[in-house]
Amino acid sequence: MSLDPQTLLVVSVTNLLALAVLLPVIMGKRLSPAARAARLSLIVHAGAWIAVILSEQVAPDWANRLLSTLSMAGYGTSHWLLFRALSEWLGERAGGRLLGGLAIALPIGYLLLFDSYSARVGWANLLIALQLAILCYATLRPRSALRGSWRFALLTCFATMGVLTLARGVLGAFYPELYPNFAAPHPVNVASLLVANVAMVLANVSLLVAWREEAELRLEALVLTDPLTTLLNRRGWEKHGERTFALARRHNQPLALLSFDLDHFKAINDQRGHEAGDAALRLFGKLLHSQQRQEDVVARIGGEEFCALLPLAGNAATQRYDARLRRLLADMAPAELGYPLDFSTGLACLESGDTTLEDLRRRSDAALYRAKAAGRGQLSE
Ligand SMILES: Nc1nc2c(ncn2[C@@H]2O[C@H](COP(=O)(O)OP(=O)(O)OP(=O)(O)O)[C@@H](O)[C@H]2O)c(=O)[nH]1
Repeated sequence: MSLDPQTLLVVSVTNLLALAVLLPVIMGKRLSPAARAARLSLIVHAGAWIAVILSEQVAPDWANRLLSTLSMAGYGTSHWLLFRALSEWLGERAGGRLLGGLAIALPIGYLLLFDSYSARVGWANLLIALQLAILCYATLRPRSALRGSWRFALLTCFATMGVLTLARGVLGAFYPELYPNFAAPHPVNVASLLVANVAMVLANVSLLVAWREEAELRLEALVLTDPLTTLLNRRGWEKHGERTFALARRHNQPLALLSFDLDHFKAINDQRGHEAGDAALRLFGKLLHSQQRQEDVVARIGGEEFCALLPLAGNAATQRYDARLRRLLADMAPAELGYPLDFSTGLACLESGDTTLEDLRRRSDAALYRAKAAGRGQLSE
């Protein structure tokens, strides 16, 4: 069996074109920015390969220069788009500016060095290999919420392609007689084209899996979120609250639970309508959001009942937190709703007898009941 580069090249481009045409159809129009960037990267990559093949076929020198420079711009841009997709999926990544700079320098340097085959091939492959190295690092660090094994498949693609691209650059720069053109039958070139084929399929499968994982996470967030206030709902409260509770108990750390209930809320609904009731709930939710620290668990448990679980907060700090909320609501409600709004609070701090979050909640609910009985608009312990 012999593998000739020309055939491998045609197979690669056919595969890439099929994916570039099929993926937009399969993925549809409503895409996240990450999925859109990944898909565009594939299309630009396909364009770059076509430009390379055409550049080998055209006779005029200017057309050859133009097409091969365009293909370099395409490779650089498609890697930059992949980086954008990874940054969206995995969070802020290092090296974006450098990778973008390489995407710009790649075609410019290639055009300037065009008259020297060794220089332009060395330059282009070195810069592409650098881009792939940055992409390798971006799939791994820092860790992120998306934890799928697709990242390791992608890393394998970037790493193998990076090494082979570098090897091709060394051949072109220092041994041009062994690698006189893109379809040269040198083993490194044959291996590069073969791996490019596999990597292309593997990378695209990985990106599709990333897209699915993103959708799963979004769905999970929706299931745990109250749509009116965008705070956690009861399910979210149980999931995050129980974890925070277990952590505080294990490390014997302070933990405070505040149960809030808007006062005379039924009267707002009855006298001003359900829409006005919703606006009041939204305002209180906004207020809780504005005071939330990263480690706090804040939720709308149901109707006009809210809970805030504050790790490392002692009794005095929690009372100050409640007073601050009360002051802010007193200022904001007349301005934003057109009438005053108040709430009652029950406070319970973690004690050794609390073995579950529900134990703590029962005590804060009892305290809330006392606050209501004592005339509302106040905090009880
Ligand atoms: N607008 C609106 N109203 C809701 C929502 N969920 C529950 N409610 C209403 O909230 C009201 C709660 O009434 P009550 O439990 O009597 O409480 P309250 O009037 O605040 O009385 P106190 O708590 O004793 O001050 C009911 O009328 C519910 O219909 C919601 O999502 N939107």
